Amino acid sequence: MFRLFNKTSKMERLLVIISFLFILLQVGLELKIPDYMSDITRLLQEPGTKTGDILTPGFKMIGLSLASFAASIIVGYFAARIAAGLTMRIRGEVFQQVTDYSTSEIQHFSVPSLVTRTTNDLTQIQMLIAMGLQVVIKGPVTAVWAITKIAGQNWQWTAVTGVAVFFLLVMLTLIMVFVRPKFAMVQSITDNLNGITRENLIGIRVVRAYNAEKYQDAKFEGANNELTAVNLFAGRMMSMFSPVMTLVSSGLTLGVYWIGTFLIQDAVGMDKLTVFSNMVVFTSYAMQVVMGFILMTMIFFILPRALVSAQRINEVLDLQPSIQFTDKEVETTDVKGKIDFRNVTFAYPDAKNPVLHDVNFSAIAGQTVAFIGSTGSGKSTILKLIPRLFEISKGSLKIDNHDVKEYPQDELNDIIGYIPQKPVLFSGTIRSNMEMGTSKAYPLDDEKINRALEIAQAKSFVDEEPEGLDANVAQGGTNFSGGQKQRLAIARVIAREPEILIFDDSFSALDYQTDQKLRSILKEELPETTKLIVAQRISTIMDADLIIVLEEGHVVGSGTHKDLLAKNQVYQEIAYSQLSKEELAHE
Ligand SMILES: Nc1ncnc2c1ncn2[C@@H]1O[C@H](COP(=O)(O)OP(=O)(O)OP(=O)(O)O)[C@@H](O)[C@H]1O
Repeated sequence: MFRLFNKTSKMERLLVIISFLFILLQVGLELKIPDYMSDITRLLQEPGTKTGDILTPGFKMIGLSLASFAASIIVGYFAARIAAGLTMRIRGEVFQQVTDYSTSEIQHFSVPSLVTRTTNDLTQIQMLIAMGLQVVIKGPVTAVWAITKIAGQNWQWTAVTGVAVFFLLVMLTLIMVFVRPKFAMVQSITDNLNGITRENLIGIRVVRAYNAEKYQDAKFEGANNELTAVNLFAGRMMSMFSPVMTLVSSGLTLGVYWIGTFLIQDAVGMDKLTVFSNMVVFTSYAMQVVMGFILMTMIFFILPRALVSAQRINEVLDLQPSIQFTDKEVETTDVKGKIDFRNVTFAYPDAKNPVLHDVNFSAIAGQTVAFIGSTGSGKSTILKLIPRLFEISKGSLKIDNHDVKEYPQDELNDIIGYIPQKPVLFSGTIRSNMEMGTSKAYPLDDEKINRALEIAQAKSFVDEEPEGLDANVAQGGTNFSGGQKQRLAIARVIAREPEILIFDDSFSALDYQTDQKLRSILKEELPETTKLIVAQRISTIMDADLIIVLEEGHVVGSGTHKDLLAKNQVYQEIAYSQLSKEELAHE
């Protein structure tokens, strides 16, 4: 928590000090009020006191109350400013950190948990500062200051106040013991709830199509009930809190007055009035002591959750991306678009066994290298290693004769154009999607964008949009078909003019004709660009310069379609399962 508070700016620290002074002022003013009450009771005892004499201390009491009210408004204003400013900064840092994460760190936390940490957890911190600054400082200051005011007074009254304070301390301890662990659970339950909600929303069509609403409802209900139970528990504790506090403060007043009756009875003559006056003033101060403890108790309702949230935010800020990039520019060579895999072995983080074993292959500029194999054989994994989405475990991976680790991130991303299995479009327009990011081809003009769209076979449907390039793209590109999304994603990468294009099953949603057209135009228009293609359809890869056949992470064959069809059993099985001998021979 303190680590997060360290992120406050100089201005915010100054505001904390000013707030502290205003809180002192507020408490001082509030504790001055009983003095005037004492004056009034003294004046009432003196014979010949007129109403006008009481008005002066009366107005002073009103003035003090108003001044204290103004001071509390100022503290509230500053607290809100500090809370909003600090959390804005931390939110930015968390977002930045998550942006730098590699896939394995995102997998480590899970997406819903990262969303909760950036939103809900930060709200807890914001609440703690906004409400807590008043409560944390004001509670102890009021309690201690009020105790010094009544110290040395009648011991019987002090003893009753001591009993009330003891009772409050017991309450504080009980809250710490019982409520804190429950609050610690809330955030992880919220993660779970977010995860289920997210999954349900993403898969809503599947849920409906399979009549699986009840199944999903049951999953949601479990998490929902768990959260409700914790909230109910906290609510019940809170509902007990207020009556218990009233009971303590009323009991204290009653105790002081009850003892007072005996003291007044025992006093003689004018002393009776003095004891009565002291009793009224003592009660006011004793109430302030109780109020101080009530404020301190309130913080224990906010603090446990905020502590857990702070820890969860720190976890995100502390976890350094497992893949670090150098800042040093790599020495440029004449070699462009060359890829070398030498004995590359790879295991996913936290996995026991490698999914790739001793993979060897090379590709040079302009070549098309294709990967084929059964599902789970490691085709996509090979492609993910090239832009360093994951780090190889053993062996060497070179691009243009330099190890991939020698490249700064921007440079590597300029060289490689990677199109993932699931195309990702962002909300905005077609143009904003095309123009996002930077590369050596930037800034992009309409001519460059249109050329990229044309190569990707996307120009025709973009032209059909009334707004053309300015047509709206919904979040996730949901207003485009699967094939259209794939083509827009391909166009976006082509516009960057990378040396190496990586297509991870990017033609799967295209019809046979578009697939063929796209591949032949890629060959014609981008003859210098190295193309790596993972595809399920043999027809998509059969004209590649080199085909790598994978089985359970091992390369079990490589060569051209003709070579493999003649010699490689795995390739033959895949090929014959999709096309007839005549079709294969014809192609
Ligand atoms: N992010 C991941 N974390 C852990 N294991 C993974 C991850 N992604 C893939 N795997 C595992 O790695 C193996 C290879 O997966 P990969 O996606 O490379 O296969 P693929 O040949 O591309 O399959 P497909 O054709 O079905 O896309 C699989 O056994 C899979 O379970």
